[in-house]
Amino acid sequence: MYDGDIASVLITEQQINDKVTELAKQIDDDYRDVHGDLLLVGVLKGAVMFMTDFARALPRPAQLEFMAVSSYGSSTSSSGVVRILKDLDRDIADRHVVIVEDIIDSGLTLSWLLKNLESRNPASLEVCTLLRKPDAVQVDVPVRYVGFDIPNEFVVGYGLDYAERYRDLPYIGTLDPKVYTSGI
Ligand SMILES: O=P(O)(O)OC[C@H]1O[C@H](OP(=O)(O)OP(=O)(O)O)[C@H](O)[C@@H]1O
Ligand code: HPA
Ligand SMILES: [Mg+2]
Repeated sequence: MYDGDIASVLITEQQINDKVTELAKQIDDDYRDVHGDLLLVGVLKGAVMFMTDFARALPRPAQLEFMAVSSYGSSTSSSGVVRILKDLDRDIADRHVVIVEDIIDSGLTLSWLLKNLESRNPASLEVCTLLRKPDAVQVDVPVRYVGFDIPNEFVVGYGLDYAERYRDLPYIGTLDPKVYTSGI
């Protein structure tokens, strides 16, 4: 699949599975005093694989909501402008909300999203991200749950795309630079 496009595998399918289970257990434990269903807000499209695996690994009931925002388009760097492509279908007031993200890179998407969701008055709001890059640590965004801190390289797979491709890979890898330069 995608012969020659992947330069290296950064995180294997097994490592992802183990981390998803670990994060789900940790969140289940941290929310033990919270009654009622958690509300997971997945950020489309990148978080879709993580969201569905995470929800199934979570030993307690959770409801799934999705938001679509985009700041990258077909580029490997953030435009800095976050657009809502699809908003939540429901009110999140008084709900215990966990934002489920695939990656925090510049942190721009998340810092915008946190402000946006906080203004809707949830009972609590936390972030669970599978991946985090070094730049994100500079931005003042409180992220309670992080799967992997990764180097500052553009990664694809397990939901993450380059120009809408590679989301369907079961692992996370880096792209061969020829992919950026040759065009698709
Ligand atoms: O921390 P940041 O620099 O803001 O980057 C992180 C965001 O960028 C990606 O989304 P993208 O805009 O590519 O949309 P997609 O999920 O549909 O691919 C990714 O899925 C995160 O949501
Ligand atoms: O490294 C990345 N890969 C794919 N999408 C992304 N969005 C922000 N950073 C990345
Ligand atoms: Mg993308």
